[in-house]
Amino acid sequence: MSQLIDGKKISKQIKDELKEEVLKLNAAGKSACLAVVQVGDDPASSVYVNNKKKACAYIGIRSKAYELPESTTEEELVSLVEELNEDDEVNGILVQLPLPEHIDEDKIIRTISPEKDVDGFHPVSVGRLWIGEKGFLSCTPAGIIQLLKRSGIEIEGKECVIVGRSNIVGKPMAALLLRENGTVTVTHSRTKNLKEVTKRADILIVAIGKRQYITADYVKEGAVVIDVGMHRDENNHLCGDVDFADVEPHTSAITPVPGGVGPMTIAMLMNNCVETIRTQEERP
Ligand SMILES: NC(=O)C1=CN([C@@H]2O[C@H](COP(=O)(O)OP(=O)(O)OC[C@H]3O[C@@H](n4cnc5c(N)ncnc54)[C@H](OP(=O)(O)O)[C@@H]3O)[C@@H](O)[C@H]2O)C=CC1
Ligand SMILES: Nc1nc(=O)c2c([nH]1)NC[C@@H]1CN(c3ccc(C(=O)N[C@@H](CCC(=O)O)C(=O)O)cc3)C=[N+]21
Repeated sequence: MSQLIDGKKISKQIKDELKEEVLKLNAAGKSACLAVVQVGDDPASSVYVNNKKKACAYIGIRSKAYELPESTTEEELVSLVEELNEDDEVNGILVQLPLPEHIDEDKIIRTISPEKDVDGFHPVSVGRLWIGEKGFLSCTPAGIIQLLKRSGIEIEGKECVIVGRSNIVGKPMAALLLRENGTVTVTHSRTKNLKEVTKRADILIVAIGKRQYITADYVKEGAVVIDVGMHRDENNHLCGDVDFADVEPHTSAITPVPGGVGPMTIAMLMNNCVETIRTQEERP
């Protein structure tokens, strides 16, 4: 029997722990506020942004939403982020991606103050992660580490194969698995004989962005499979990058979509928001 890794349950545990911690921090006069910026009205982004706002309300941190029109210029977005950097009421800044074509995402990410970079996307956060310095961790990979640890899955010494090398999932995932003493391989669209590589994995992390791409023939018997993908199928149901029905019988543990990695991303975002006040000076 394969173990179903319940991201919903584990994310709830983490949010409950954070909620208690926030109560104590509040009592010490510290409170957090997250600014969430969305440009345009992509429905998928709106769902995520809403989930983030709900999570903030649940654990007891304030959130400020900035909903800007699709026509917002790069200059306008840069000045809003600069304003939020200066705003003492705001502890964390999240600019929902993807941004419209006419805005340079890298430029926006670099504008966010590293001290408020709760997404962990700023080059300073990325650098800190790779050299093992304390800093904000990218939420999705950090959530996956929590899923593995809290499900009793050991990483040390394991063959970890990541499919995908994006800056927001694949690359930071590699850094975190390495930090946990996994043996890490990162694959991508130019990888030759992908199946041969993925079949070596004790832990297979899939972030390709292609619906149900990974079938049983990519997976070693008894592997742990983590599905980061997020798509809608022809019936408008959520599904991942992994063909769950085909792969699940061959795994020792697997994450579902929905209810796997997605909720963990939000829980770790909340953890990063709380982190902004953990070390804050007490207000008189
Ligand atoms: N649950 C969550 O919280 C989150 C979910 N997601 C979801 O995860 C998925 C991946 O997201 P993201 O990392 O942003 O995606 P990107 O599109 O940025 O990256 C996809 C990666 O997959 C690689 N790739 C594409 N096709 C193949 C292939 N046939 N074989 C091997 N590698 C391939 C690409 O390679 P190359 O670099 O060579 O082009 C690239 O590195 C999406 O479905 C997204 O919606 C994303 C973030 C958070
Ligand atoms: N600046 C920025 N930071 C992000 O962290 C970020 C982003 N931009 N852009 C898009 C991706 C995607 N992402 C998800 C978050 C939660 C779920 C999630 O909660 N999923 C639920 C289902 C949600 C639903 O019902 O649609 C689940 O898997 O169970 C999914 C995906 C964060 N991302």
